[in-house]
Amino acid sequence: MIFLTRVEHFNAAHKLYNEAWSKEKNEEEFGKCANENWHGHNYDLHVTVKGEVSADTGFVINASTLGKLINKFVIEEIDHKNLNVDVAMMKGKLCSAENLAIAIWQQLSLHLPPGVILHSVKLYETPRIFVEYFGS
Ligand SMILES: Nc1nc2c(c(=O)[nH]1)N=C([C@H](O)[C@H](O)COP(=O)(O)OP(=O)(O)OP(=O)(O)O)CN2
Repeated sequence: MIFLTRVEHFNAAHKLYNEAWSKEKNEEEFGKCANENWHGHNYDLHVTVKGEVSADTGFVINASTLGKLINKFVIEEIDHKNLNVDVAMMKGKLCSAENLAIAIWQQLSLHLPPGVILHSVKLYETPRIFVEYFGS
């Protein structure tokens, strides 16, 4: 078993806002991240898969193929979008890094080829804040 990581990048706008709460409570919990006119991040996404090395290719999966899958099923859905408004996988969810990483996992795990297992989704919201999800 060996692990392969592909790093991708996207930009997105969001706000952290719980619609069940008052404006004041949102501002108290989320501070400037609750700004109703949104703010943006340059996200870095690290996707790690695992599997056996093919005797024919020396690969778990061609890293280029993995990049194309991440782009098709994740990046194209969220890059330069507003996570709260435009992105189906985030509909009805609080747009935290945690929930976005889980949504990316759920999206990507459906589209990996047989024998290629999703190990982790690590998402950097800022250079100082990142989350890592292992599927449970
Ligand atoms: N557990 C989480 N905490 C926070 C998240 C998150 O997704 N999960 N997100 C945010 C905001 O989106 C915020 O924009 C993060 O950026 P920033 O304001 O730069 O965060 P810092 O805490 O590093 O800001 P400082 O002003 O330097 O303290 C917040 N929290």
